[in-house]
Amino acid sequence: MSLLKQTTYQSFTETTAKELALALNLFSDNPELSCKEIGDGNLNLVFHIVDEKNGKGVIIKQALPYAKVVGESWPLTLKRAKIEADALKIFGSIAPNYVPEVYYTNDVLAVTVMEDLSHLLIARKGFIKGETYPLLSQHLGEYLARTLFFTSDYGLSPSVKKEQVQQFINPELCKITEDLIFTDPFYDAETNEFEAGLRAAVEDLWKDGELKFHVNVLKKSFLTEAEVLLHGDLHTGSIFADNSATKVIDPEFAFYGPAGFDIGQVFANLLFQVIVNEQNQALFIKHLETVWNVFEDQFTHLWNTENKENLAQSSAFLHYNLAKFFEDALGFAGCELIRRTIGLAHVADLDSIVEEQTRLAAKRKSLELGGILIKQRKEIKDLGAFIGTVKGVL
Ligand SMILES: Nc1ncnc2c1ncn2[C@@H]1O[C@H](COP(=O)(O)OP(=O)(O)O)[C@@H](O)[C@H]1O
Ligand SMILES: CSC[C@H]1O[C@H](OP(=O)(O)O)[C@H](O)[C@@H]1O
Repeated sequence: MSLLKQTTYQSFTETTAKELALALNLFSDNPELSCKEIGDGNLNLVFHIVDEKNGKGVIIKQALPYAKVVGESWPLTLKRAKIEADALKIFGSIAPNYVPEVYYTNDVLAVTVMEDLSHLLIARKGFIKGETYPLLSQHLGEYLARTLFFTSDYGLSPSVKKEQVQQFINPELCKITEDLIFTDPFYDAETNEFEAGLRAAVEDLWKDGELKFHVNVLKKSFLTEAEVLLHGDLHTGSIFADNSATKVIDPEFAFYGPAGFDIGQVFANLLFQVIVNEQNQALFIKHLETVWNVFEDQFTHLWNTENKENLAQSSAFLHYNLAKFFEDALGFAGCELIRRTIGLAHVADLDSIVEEQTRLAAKRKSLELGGILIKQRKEIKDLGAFIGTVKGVL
């Protein structure tokens, strides 16, 4: 039976992924297709299919019924493929410059076929090689402003927004974030992973009642505040870039949550480079500033020109919202800094540092800065205070 008509799930091999690409007629006549599984993320299969005649490629991403990084002992819903495909389509319609085109989706096979972005590089990998991507922060500021405004109650009508809230109910993927970002790193959980040289700093963190209070407040916001459609996992491993383009992939954690969460993930993942990349530190600090400045400018413009809610068109209410997003973003960034240092899913920015004392020093800074951002987010009122706080830890 044709794969397109399949009524039950089967996981793909390189051969069956190629068959699907052929059945979809995405290539010119008689293509000579090659296929390689290139997934390096924690969860899914990703097949890169290329017509060797002309170099044209497509990507077939398929969810497995479990988390790839752990194996079959961690079952995971296939519905995440539909969430990801639907989110790519919505974000693509709102911010087309920054999202790969989706060519085909199949909910039974848990498959999304999309634009091949292999001419770009995953930003985290590029940073580690010494790239700085001058336009990245301007693009991310615009992406954030557009996606967070146009999916809010002020960019959509509240009734359409409520339908989207329903469409993006994503309990299993949210549970991963609730556990891995907001819970496990803050006690002696089995999922945590950290090197022996960090134990004293980690035990201090576990004993810090004030920190845990604030993490509970942030977790409550993540659990309860359906402000906007979030990407939900907006780290630099989910961003392709070169010196002129930026594309955001992998929104399988999408759900309606607090706007500051996506902004905070971007802040934290740029902060890893601020911490580890002495040579380009000033450029990454500038990236942080630009993300926020562009986000604030463009969100303000959209608020003033595209607002569906007449009563909301007041500068005091706009500033109330921006101040809330900023404060939340600092707190969420702090949680991301900590979980990527001692939790289950690490980042290569820190782990690839070969020299042990340099690596431990960077990880201690990440933990310290994370704690400060979580506990002092209300006092860090603006960008200047944020950058001052960051510099105080370097
Ligand atoms: N559209 C794409 N074009 C080219 N490569 C891609 C594309 N999407 C994913 N990849 C490759 O597959 C890897 C894993 O993709 P990702 O969506 O992050 O998977 P996971 O959901 O498992 O984290 C990426 O790091 C990238 O190398
Ligand atoms: C077992 S999931 C851990 C971690 O992986 C996800 O990232 P990605 O899919 O981009 O590899 C997400 O950040 C989860 O917290």
